Amino acid sequence: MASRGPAGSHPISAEPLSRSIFRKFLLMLCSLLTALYVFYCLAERCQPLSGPVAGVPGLRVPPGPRELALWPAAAQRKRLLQLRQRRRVWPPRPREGSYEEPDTPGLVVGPGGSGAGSSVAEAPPGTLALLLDEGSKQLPQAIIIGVKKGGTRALLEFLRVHPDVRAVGAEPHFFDRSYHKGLAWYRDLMPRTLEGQITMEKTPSYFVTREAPARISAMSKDTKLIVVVRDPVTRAISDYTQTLSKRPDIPTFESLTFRNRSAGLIDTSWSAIQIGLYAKHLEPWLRHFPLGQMLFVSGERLVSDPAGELGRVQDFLGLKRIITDKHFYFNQTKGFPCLKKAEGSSKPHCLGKTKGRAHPAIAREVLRRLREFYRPFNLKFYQMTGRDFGWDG
Ligand SMILES: Nc1ncnc2c1ncn2[C@@H]1O[C@H](COP(=O)(O)OS(=O)(=O)O)[C@@H](OP(=O)(O)O)[C@H]1O
Repeated sequence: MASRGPAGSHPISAEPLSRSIFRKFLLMLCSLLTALYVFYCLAERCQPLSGPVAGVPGLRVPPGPRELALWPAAAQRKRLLQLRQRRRVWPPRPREGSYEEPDTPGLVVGPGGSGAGSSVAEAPPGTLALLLDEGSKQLPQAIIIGVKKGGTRALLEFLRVHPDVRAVGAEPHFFDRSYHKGLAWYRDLMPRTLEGQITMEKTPSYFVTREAPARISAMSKDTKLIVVVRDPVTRAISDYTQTLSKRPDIPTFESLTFRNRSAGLIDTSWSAIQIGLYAKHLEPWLRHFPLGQMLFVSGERLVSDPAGELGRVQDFLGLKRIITDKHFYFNQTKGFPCLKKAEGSSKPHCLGKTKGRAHPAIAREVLRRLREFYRPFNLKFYQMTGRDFGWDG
């Protein structure tokens, strides 16, 4: 009900009490919702600051230049390159490295999304300069050339945590299968790098490819070569397990191992056996590269002491020792070390299910015979490399 005021004036509001309380309640609710929204936005913008190379937990865009300004310089440069490359691609592409690891989570970046895309003008001068310099694609200065099933994926994934390492995720197979496509094609596969960053790739079949040493040397005599080696017997079983997972009808490991089982004659033409003759495969490499330009990583120690092996690799590559035991944790379910934060993510990351498969049980006598077969090759390999990998002790 409304009563009239003095002549010519508007009616005086005589709202019922309940309506005024309702309006106040609405006002409070709106304020509360606004506060919640502001709090939510702030929380999302703060999260990228939690780690240098890491992405954002639960957030679907990389951090912006303001956040990057607080990171160490090397991490900033790497992150900037990553986010610029991701923004260039729309619709989003899976994260590099997801080719073999389909369970690797990918970052999703929308066109003009928040983060860096929205605030180039706000960036501090140093960051702006970095944004203008987008880096360039370089031929790799270091390659993980082998060995198949040695632990090459683990090594590359771990190395990619380093802010000064940029690597192509998929195996390019340039020096064995695609050499005819030329170096320009190869270079184009590489991620962009800024000065001081190392470009890397891994293709484990290079180690056993006859032409690979001369071809890599023709690209650059200075290329650093990394070989992850693993007990050739376990490696052979791992190789067999991989084939078995794709073709379950293949003969048993035992029957493929022997040319004549009763005579104990090993079939060295079977690739699973052949690849483990490391001393033999190493010879042609040493005709093109000095030993000091090659690093042999123990596949076993990469599992038992990843930080220790990564320390050696970082030294070899002339990198600051940034990857340490703080980066790893042992995942009991997986049975392997995993990263606390993978490159481009703040989430723990284990390798996919194609890495660390359960091996079939192999007859004891077959294992004994294989160990006996490999022993002289292993000893020669220890001599050539100057490191006893402990497979025969
Ligand atoms: N951290 C971690 N997580 C999972 N797996 C690990 C890890 N470190 C080393 N390995 C071992 O890597 C083996 C696969 O080697 P590669 O990556 O060189 O295989 S491939 O040649 O690229 O197919 C793989 O072999 P299998 O165990 O036979 O699957 C693993 O034993």
